[in-house]
Amino acid sequence: MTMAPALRMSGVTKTYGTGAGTVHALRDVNIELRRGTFTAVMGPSGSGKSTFLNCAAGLDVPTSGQVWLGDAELSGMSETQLTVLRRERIGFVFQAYNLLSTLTVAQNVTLPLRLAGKRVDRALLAQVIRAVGLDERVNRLPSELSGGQQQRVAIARALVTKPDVVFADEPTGALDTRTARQVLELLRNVVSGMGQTVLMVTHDPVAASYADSVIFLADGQFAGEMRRPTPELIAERMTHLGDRDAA
Ligand SMILES: Nc1ncnc2c1ncn2[C@@H]1O[C@H](COP(=O)(O)OP(=O)(O)OP(=O)(O)O)[C@@H](O)[C@H]1O
Repeated sequence: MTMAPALRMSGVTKTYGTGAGTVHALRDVNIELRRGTFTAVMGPSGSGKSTFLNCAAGLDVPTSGQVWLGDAELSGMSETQLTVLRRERIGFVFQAYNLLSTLTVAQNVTLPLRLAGKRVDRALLAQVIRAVGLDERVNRLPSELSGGQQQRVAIARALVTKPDVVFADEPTGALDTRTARQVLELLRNVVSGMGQTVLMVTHDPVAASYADSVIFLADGQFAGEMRRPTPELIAERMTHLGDRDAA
C-alpha cells in the first residue's frame, strides 16, 4: 500500500458564474487526510461543504488547484476515468440510503464489485456484513429493514471495495437520535478497527464529535481544524463562525 495520504487538496478553488454574479464556493483550500482517520467537515449553510465534498470525490471539477486520491491526481482525468475511480476507490454514504429495492442486503452490498466486473470475495463480504451487524439479514430486502439498518447496508456497500476514502454526506440526517448514535459508532469502528479513512459532512456537533478532527469552512475558506472535538467546543466554534459570516 502506498504511503501517500488518503486525500490531498492543494490550492483548490471553485467559482460559479462570471462577472458581478460570481460565487466563490471554495477559495484556496489545502488539506490532507491521513489514512485511517475520521474527519468531519462543518460550516454555516453556503460555506462550501458540498462543493468541497464534490471536488474531493471527483463529482465536480475545481476551477483551479489539485486533488489527489492516494497517488492518483484527479485533474486531467476524463469523465470515464473519474467514473471508474469513484466506483473502485471511493465509497459514498448519503442521507438517503440509495439502496435498490429489488435487491437483497447481500446483493446491494456487492453491487459495486459486480458493476466493476470483480469477483465477490466471500470472506471480505462476510467481514463487512459482520462489521455492520447485519449477519442475520443478508437475504432481506431494504423494505424489510429499519432506517438505521438500511444505512448500515449503505455503509457496508461503501466499504466492500476497500476504498481510499469513504465520503459521508449527512449520514445521520434522516435518523432518530439513538439510531444516529449507532451509525456514528459504526463509522468510528470502521476507522479505528478496519483502518478505513472517512470524511463526513455534517451540521450536527454531536455527529462531528465522533471524528478525530473537525475541519471548519466559512465563506469557502478553510477556517481552522479542531482535534479531539467535543460537541460543546464544536458548537461554540460554530457560533463564532456564524458571527464572522454575519460581519
Ligand atoms: N451549481 C452552482 N451554481 C452556482 N452557485 C452554486 C452552485 N453550487 C453551489 N453554489 C454556491 O456556492 C456556495 C457554496 O455552496 P455549497 O452547497 O457548497 O455550501 P454548503 O456549505 O454545502 O451549504 P449547505 O450547508 O446549505 O448545504 C453557495 O453560495 C452556493 O449558493
